[in-house]
Amino acid sequence: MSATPAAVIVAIDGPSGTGKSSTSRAVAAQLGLRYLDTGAQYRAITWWMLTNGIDVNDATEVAAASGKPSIVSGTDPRDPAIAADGADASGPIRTQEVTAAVSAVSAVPEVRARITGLQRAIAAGAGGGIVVEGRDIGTTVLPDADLKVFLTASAEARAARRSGELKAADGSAAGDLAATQQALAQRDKADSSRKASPLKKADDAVEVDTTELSLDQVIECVVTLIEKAAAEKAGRMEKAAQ
Ligand SMILES: Nc1ncnc2c1ncn2[C@@H]1O[C@H](COP(=O)(O)OP(=O)(O)O)[C@@H](O)[C@H]1O
Ligand SMILES: Nc1ccn([C@H]2C[C@H](O)[C@@H](COP(=O)(O)OP(=O)(O)O)O2)c(=O)n1
Repeated sequence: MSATPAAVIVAIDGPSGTGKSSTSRAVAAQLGLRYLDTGAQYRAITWWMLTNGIDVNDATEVAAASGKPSIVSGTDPRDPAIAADGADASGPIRTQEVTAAVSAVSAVPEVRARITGLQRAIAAGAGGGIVVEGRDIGTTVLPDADLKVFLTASAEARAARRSGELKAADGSAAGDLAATQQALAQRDKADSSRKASPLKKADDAVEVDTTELSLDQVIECVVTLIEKAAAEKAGRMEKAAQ
């Protein structure tokens, strides 16, 4: 295990299935950083709305309810927890029902403002550094992050990864490759075309195409980028202190 020489704020963005969660958790654990899965927060508020009778396709209703549930995220990369109104949401947020509704809920500006506030508070409170992964971290949530990474992969590779995961989870038709690829394309389109803080690479993000890379290779690449960013930050801080 190596240690980062300075506390760093790392933003990792990209579409579904590019490896954000697996990579972010692994590099945070390896480097002793905290970890925040912002997709889990949007999924948790979506789950709360679905279970509390909110019509998730009615933006006015969603906006009016956006401040109601407490959303609490753990930041341990080895055991990332998520709760909505005190209830453990880590299982239910991964259902197809939540996946199908989350883009509509997360497009509502009031929801984004609420969740963005939580994300900034968590990042500000993570004294030793944090890896935050999502869709708009480098562009909107933490535009001053010490390192921004944008992960990409071909539509086929992403669908194969997701479909393998779904098949492993329940062996159901949800693991069907063509259906998964279509669902991903729909969610990409919704997440990239929404008005409020769309999925977009920040101009100063390092793009890593993971299509032909193993997960271990992606982890190694991101660890190297973080160590470089941390060393540069330590150098800047040393200079400023002189
Ligand atoms: N480079 C890679 N090669 C092969 N499989 C990968 C790679 N990166 C991630 N995976 C697998 O793909 C699936 C989706 O990864 P995940 O980290 O959840 O992506 P994201 O958070 O971007 O949606 C997981 O099962 C993960 O183990
Ligand atoms: N920073 C973020 C993170 C996620 N979202 C929304 C859009 C995404 O489709 C959903 C779910 O994100 P999540 O990262 O859990 O999705 P995947 O696991 O990659 O499929 O949440 C967002 O709008 N902004």
